[in-house]
Amino acid sequence: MTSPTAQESPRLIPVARGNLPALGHAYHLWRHTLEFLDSLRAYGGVVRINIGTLPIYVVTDPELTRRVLTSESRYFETGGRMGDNLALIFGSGVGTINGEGHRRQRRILQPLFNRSYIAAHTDVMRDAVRGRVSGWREGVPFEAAAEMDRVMVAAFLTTLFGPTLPAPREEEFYRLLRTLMKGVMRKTVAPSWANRVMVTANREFDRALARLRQIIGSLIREGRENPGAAGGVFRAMLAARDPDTGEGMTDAQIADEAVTMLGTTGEAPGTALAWALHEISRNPDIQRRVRSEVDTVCGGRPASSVELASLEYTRCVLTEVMRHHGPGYLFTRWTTAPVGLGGYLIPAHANVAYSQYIVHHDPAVFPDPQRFDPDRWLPDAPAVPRSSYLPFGLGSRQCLGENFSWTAMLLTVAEITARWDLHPHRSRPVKPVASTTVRPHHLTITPRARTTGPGAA
Ligand code: HEM
Repeated sequence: MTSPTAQESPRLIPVARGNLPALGHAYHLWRHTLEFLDSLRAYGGVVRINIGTLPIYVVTDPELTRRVLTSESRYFETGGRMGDNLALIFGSGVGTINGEGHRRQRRILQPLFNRSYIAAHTDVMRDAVRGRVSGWREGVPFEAAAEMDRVMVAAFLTTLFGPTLPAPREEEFYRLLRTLMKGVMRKTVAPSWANRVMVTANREFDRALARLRQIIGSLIREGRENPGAAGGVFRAMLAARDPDTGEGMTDAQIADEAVTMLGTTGEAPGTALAWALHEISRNPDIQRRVRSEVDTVCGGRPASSVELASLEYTRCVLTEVMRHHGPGYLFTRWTTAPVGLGGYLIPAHANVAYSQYIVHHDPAVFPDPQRFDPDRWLPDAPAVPRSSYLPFGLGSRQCLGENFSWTAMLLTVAEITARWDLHPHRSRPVKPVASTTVRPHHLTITPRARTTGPGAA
């Protein structure tokens, strides 16, 4: 099967400058991630980089990215070295399988993450968020990325397993996910020789993964033996059926899906929220507008899904966070055939990558792309083409956790700004550092209790 456009006479795919012996472009990608990604747009719609000796074709043009993810997605599956390595970690979860198996898992899982299903979990999620945020102490700074990871993991565990997970187990989940998140990019993308020398880190990673699977295995057994004991989305997963065939998921399948979901929750939503706190704390006008909207809409009451839907400006702030600081920056595909794309011919069985960062900082779509400006998203601002905004991907592999993430992020910002004024703690400049996501390094925030407003102490 060759793509129809593969017949066109192809242009030569350029190779990015800075290809180092043995490392390829890996050094630039890890050490200067965002600058390096930004530089790739200058080569045209597709550019080749090398990770070690592995070639990766990076699609830089928003329209070509849309084609890879939607209209031509049948030529771009998950797989290749990165996809196969992910499958070794996450098993046959929805994020690592293709074809009918993937469509089946989406049919089963998507209804459990749709807007109304997630809205029904807003109250338990809010209580989990409030439990952590109300424990902050006046004037005591916190490391934002780590704290927001904890808040988001607590919110997701409550959504997934219900509100009765014991505190030590929640703590253990958090620690295991941190170990996994630290290693996942290395295990999937770094050259294999680099992985072989990291013996201790690999051992810790493998132990954390085995323990996570052990806990999930026991939760599945308990849920099967006593269906009333399981809560949240997990109970629905145990009972879910493929609407086309009426078949449910096996225990092994549920375990792989749970590991996949916990893995994706371990860092991305917390990273996004940490960037949100960064922008809110250092932009007094944005903080004032968010706070004033939260006060007006929520009036000191706990926010429900109805109030969240009215937080228009706060949503613009988070939408801009997901554009400018979107945690995902490079996702890969594997070509099933030679594919013509924008006049280039990409060979069969090649690694292809797309990048939210590149699309979201394209000056042709977002004027002055490095400026953080929530007003870009106000209802009367010029419309952005749907395919140029893709923090959660596009097409058949679009993120399953998108509704959860928006709800949890809005809730958290509403809970925080109702009680606390946020101040940047300027000990060192905040630096974006790429690992599994692009994280804010050295981001410390000082909370001060609000003395006025409906949520003030
Ligand atoms: C701010 C938070 C998040 C961001 C930015 C994010 C981003 C993404 C992106 C970009 C993709 C598509 C990857 C691709 O094209 O290969 C994706 C897929 C996925 N995400 Fe998320 N995600 C977030 C949170 C979550 C959460 C909380 C869950 C938990 C359910 C989740 C579960 C998944 C799954 C299962 C997939 C694979 C879908 C498939 O292949 O069919 N994500 N995510």
